[in-house]
Amino acid sequence: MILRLSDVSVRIAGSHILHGIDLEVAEGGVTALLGRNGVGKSTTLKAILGIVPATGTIEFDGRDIAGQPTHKIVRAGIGYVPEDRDVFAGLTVAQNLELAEQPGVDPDYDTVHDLFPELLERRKQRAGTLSGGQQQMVALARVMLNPARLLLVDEPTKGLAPKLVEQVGDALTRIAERTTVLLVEQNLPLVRRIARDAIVLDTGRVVHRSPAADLMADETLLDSLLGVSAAVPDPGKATR
Ligand SMILES: Nc1ncnc2c1ncn2[C@@H]1O[C@H](COP(=O)(O)OP(=O)(O)OP(=O)(O)O)[C@@H](O)[C@H]1O
Repeated sequence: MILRLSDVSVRIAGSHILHGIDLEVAEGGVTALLGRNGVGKSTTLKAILGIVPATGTIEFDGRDIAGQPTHKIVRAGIGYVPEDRDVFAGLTVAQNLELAEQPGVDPDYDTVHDLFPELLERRKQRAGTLSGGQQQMVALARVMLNPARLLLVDEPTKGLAPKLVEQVGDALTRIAERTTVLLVEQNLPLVRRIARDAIVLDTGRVVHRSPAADLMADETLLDSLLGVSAAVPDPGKATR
């Protein structure tokens, strides 16, 4: 296990948002963190990063990181792509990447250009003129510049057209060949395609864990956990 949360709770401004989360993320591949709106998915990622104060145990690579400052957690090898892809619109792609370079760390442009060849071609283009999908690639590329063993990625396909969702999904698949990914995602066909494991939250608690394919194939479970009325078709299987 690369990540293990035990009894993690978060209270913000008197609201109890996470109620003792227990979850594990196995090394490699994509683990999807699912749940209806407002159940605490983003807060779980922020608790792991130390952005919100949490109680309980958060083990990364066997070491308890709970209570450590965010910069130390990032240095320990956890990358974060927050929900709003806040690229610097007036700066070029290359400048956006340069800003992500960390002092004393050799930036891994080989990996970034291997994963995102289009960004190399567009390095002189202003980020604000890129499509939403391309901006998401910049956000992912920034985090891949620095060595990380675990990436926390929050709703990277939100608001993107289907073709761009597919491109971001392909990028995440390639990233997950090198780095473990914990992905908050609402797009279930994408989860079906790229995730190995699924964890479902409901009102600040883990209510389900299984291989992603098992959850996606179970219409009743999907309906009860996520309010989705139809099982997500497996694109790899021929339709009858
Ligand atoms: N800083 C905060 N102060 C007060 N309440 C907060 C704060 N951040 C989140 N919440 C509340 O905590 C709950 C969980 O929020 P969170 O963003 O983690 O949910 P989510 O599952 O990621 O939802 P979404 O899919 O809508 O992003 C929500 O009810 C939200 O309003």
